[in-house]
Amino acid sequence: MQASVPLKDRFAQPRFTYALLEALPEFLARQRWFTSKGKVIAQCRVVQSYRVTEDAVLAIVQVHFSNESTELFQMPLAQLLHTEDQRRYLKENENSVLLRVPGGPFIVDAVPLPQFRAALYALLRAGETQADGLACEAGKVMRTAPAQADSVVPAINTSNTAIVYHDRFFFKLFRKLDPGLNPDLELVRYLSERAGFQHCPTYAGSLGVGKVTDPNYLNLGLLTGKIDNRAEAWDFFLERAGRYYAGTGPVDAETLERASLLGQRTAEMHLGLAGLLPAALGADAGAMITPEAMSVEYRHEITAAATKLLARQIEELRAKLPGLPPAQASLAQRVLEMESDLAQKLAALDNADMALDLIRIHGDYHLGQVLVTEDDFCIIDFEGEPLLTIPERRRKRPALKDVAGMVRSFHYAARGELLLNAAYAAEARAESLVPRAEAWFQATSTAFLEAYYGTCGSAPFLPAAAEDRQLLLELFILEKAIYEVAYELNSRPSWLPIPLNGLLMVANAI
Ligand SMILES: Nc1ncnc2c1ncn2[C@@H]1O[C@H](COP(=O)(O)OP(=O)(O)O)[C@@H](O)[C@H]1O
Ligand SMILES: O=P(O)(O)O[C@H]1O[C@H](CO)[C@@H](O[C@H]2O[C@H](CO)[C@@H](O)[C@H](O)[C@H]2O)[C@H](O)[C@H]1O
Repeated sequence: MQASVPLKDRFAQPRFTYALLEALPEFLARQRWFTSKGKVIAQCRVVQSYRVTEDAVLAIVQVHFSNESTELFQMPLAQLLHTEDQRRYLKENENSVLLRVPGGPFIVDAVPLPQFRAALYALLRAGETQADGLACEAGKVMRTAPAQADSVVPAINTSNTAIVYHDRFFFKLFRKLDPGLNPDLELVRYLSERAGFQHCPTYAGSLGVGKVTDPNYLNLGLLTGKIDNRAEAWDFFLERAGRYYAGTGPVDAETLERASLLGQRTAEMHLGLAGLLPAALGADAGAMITPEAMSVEYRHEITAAATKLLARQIEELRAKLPGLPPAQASLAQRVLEMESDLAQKLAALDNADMALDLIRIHGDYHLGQVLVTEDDFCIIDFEGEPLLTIPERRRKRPALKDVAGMVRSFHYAARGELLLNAAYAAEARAESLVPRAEAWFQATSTAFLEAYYGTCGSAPFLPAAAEDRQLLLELFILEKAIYEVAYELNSRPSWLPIPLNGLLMVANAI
């Protein structure tokens, strides 16, 4: 039997931390949630560890890369003292063993251990701050939550870690940490507890270090109501597009009704974020959420930012042109030739004087951020655009930026089904289906937009004139398509034709 030293205390032993840090780079490289696999790790440091039980902590680890950048990660760790526990863990979770201390415990990822998950739930439910600064908040729904928690780790593809409690709560344990108030926590809490918005998960609690209002608050986890869902809206609409391509008729009524319902829910999300839903509690939402008028400077700023992004992406595309397969290269060449038309489209906004309120928005809105429930939708993941800092993500913006994200996503679904479904490629039918793809995109995005505008009415976060709405929407559609070119070039080069076609469409070249 090994001497039982609390895991937290082991972090004060230099030999232990040295061995742990030695093992870390190789361990990190094996973890799904470690998203910086392309960078070379120079050094790691345990910044802090917070006690969860005698045998488990939440460790905060700083990783220094050889390019001088640093990133912060959360690692729930446990020690396994008994041979039988070690053997069982090894059998099912070999990839999650970080360190085998010679003659001592195994140090492992704590999430697979039910007793660790139960202890985390107890902390969340109590909603108290621990002596070491680990702070928990319990949402209103936790008042009726059961004391005991059965839990499972669902097999979903995420760069964070999920735990489902009682088949009722969904806990997202953040892996890569950014100091500051995570907009997911901030907006889900506001929308579900104050704004009266029914179509996002219910806020149930959070875990972090420091006060939520501190600029350096470190959000470690978010507990929300679990959404029983059939699929992500992305898979749902891909499947609908597939059925449409298999036939010859027009887009079916159910697809259009669903696109329309999504438009309505998107409008309600924005009305909620602007504090305008009838069920809102009405109290002051605070400076970070209360809408404010868009200034002329802001309009110039967003036009300048989109113009700069366009110039940068055109350069990158030009540089990568020789390496692209012939079909993609000719598409890219056509986009390069449209550069000045695209830049002119952006400049049009600079000169358009329009009045509207800026509000907090979703910020990374696409079909993958919406879950399909039995007969409705639930909007999730309010974290914002991953490449931006937290203060940038928390800025108020025109609501049409989200709307543009979803319009682009309908285009992705239309074209994506042709690209992803091997049947079309094998039959070389994809090209002949392009007009049908464009018709599907037009029909679904029109249904979405009509319902969106219809539900918003004369909401102050939209310009009053239809032509100003169109101008602003086009700017954001164009900006998102440019962003997608960068995203696909770096992550999924075979998807590149989708945003390239999107850019040609905006430039009226197809
Ligand atoms: N409240 C919830 N209820 C049920 N499933 C959820 C919930 N939130 C997220 N999910 C599932 O987790 C997946 C990833 O969620 P997301 O918020 O996008 O996390 P991440 O940003 O870590 O990828 C979703 O596609 C969905 O399947
Ligand atoms: O991972 P995130 O959800 O933060 O978003 C990033 O990855 C998305 C791809 O998973 C990317 O979205 C693009 O592809 C989607 C289909 O896979 C499509 O529905 C979106 O419209 C399209 O932009 C997103 O841009 C990127 O930020």
